[in-house]
Amino acid sequence: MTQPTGRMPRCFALVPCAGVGARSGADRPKQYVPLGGRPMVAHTLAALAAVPRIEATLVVLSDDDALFDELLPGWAAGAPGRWLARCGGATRAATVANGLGALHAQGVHDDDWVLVHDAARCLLQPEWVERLIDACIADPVGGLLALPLADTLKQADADGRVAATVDRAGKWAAQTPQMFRLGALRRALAEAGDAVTDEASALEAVGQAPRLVVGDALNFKVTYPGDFGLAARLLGAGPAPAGPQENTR
Ligand SMILES: Nc1ccn([C@@H]2O[C@H](COP(=O)(O)OP(=O)(O)OP(=O)(O)O)[C@@H](O)[C@H]2O)c(=O)n1
Ligand SMILES: C[C@](O)(CO)[C@H](O)COP(=O)(O)O
Repeated sequence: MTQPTGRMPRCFALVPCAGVGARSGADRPKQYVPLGGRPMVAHTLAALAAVPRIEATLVVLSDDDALFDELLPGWAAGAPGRWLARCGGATRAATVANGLGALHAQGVHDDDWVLVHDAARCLLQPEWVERLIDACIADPVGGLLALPLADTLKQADADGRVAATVDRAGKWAAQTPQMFRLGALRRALAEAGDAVTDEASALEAVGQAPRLVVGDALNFKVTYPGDFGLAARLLGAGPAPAGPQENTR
């Protein structure tokens, strides 16, 4: 656990933006597909920029990325607290681990909070981020936005038939942002390795229990071809209604 240092820990965002979007069927990495007249990642960054408690946002690109600068020209120079690092890895976990190193090099302290948010969750609303920060800022571990499962959960067999129905009680679908202390997250990812699919899994692997904070169904990750149309329609519809979803489970 991080020891108190006497200074107020600050909040930073880290946006992994180095994926190829293989499942999306798009003609470019999905974070650059235009939605409502702007590349997907521009929506994501605008939501994070509207959270006053986030002091700076680091976007982590792959080293051969040419699209970010083309589609968001001058983004990093456009306002204070906008950082770019071209140190994406082969997996999301590697991208995040490399980005944490870049944050450390920027002077972010081990006890500062880092909110890791997928570039591909472009429907993010600032109030959901505020809710996460409120719930985690005094927490010894940190936590993540997530939603209790609403659907019945099936285990598939190799033929695409139902092998079993899995008990959904107590099961949540993890979203982002996921908010942990820089030092603790770096150590956890170093120990857990590249196979973990989210930051909370790395903390769990070292024996911690991240806090679950109710997210929002609209905070979905654009993953498959049909997700683009849904995201575009929702972005065109304006901001989502404020307030947490009621968790009745
Ligand atoms: N090596 C990687 C893989 C993913 N990501 C980022 O992690 C987020 C969530 O990952 P995912 O939805 O899986 O994106 P992709 O890996 O691009 O998609 P796919 O798995 O379909 O290839 C995305 O913002 C993606 O850009 C990343 O920065 N570095
Ligand atoms: C981090 C994440 O978005 C939480 O649901 C998810 O685990 C990313 O998984 P992916 O396989 O990289 O899309």
